[in-house]
Amino acid sequence: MTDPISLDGQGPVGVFDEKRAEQAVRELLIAVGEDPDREGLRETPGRVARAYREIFAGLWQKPEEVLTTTFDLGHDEMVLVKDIEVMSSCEHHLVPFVGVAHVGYIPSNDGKITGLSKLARLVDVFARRPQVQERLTTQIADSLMRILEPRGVIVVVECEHMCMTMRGVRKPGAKTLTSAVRGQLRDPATRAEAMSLIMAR
Ligand SMILES: Nc1nc2c(ncn2[C@@H]2O[C@H](COP(=O)(O)OP(=O)(O)OP(=O)(O)O)[C@@H](O)[C@H]2O)c(=O)[nH]1
Ligand SMILES: [Zn+2]
Repeated sequence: MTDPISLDGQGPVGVFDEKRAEQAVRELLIAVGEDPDREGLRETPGRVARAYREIFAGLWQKPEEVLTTTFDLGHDEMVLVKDIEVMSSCEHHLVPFVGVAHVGYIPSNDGKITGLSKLARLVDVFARRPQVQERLTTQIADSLMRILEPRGVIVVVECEHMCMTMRGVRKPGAKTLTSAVRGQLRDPATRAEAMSLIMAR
């Protein structure tokens, strides 16, 4: 495991303390009026702690680690991967928000291209953290710009937030769309072409 990194990837914020997470879940069960020592719940604090280790694994990953493979294909037109599954956690309520991300870029002049799966891995690095959808979207776009040095990037994320579905306002089906556009993709014609490809079903 690499060093833990902060939300902006700039420095350490701490380490995953499984014992502490387990104790906290036990306390939470007591706080809601449950008996953490009853048969069905005895193993739950440990399970939840291990689940959080997995759900927040992105806190210990850097985007540079997944964007390692690059090819020089000389392809200088847009590359777009659509409908990449997003499973993240809302940092306000610690419940899931789920949906899809569409990630596209126009390669650098020397045609530096990454593997298609690496774009999906990049989404996971930032999704597996306590997040808000806006920051998830800009982190994907900014890390692609920084590491791949493409001429442009577009990232569109569409998610349903369980904090709006299972509690609070209770509006199942409401979708939030966020976008981040960088470089040449800010040009209206190029951006419109990308958006029409993204929105085509
Ligand atoms: N902008 C943004 N807001 C989010 C995201 N996830 C959750 N939220 C919102 O964060 C807000 C938190 O509002 P608060 O008033 O502090 O919390 P709350 O009382 O639980 O709010 P309600 O959800 O309206 O009941 C809510 O409006 C959520 O819908 C996100 O990814 N981006
Ligand atoms: Zn929420």
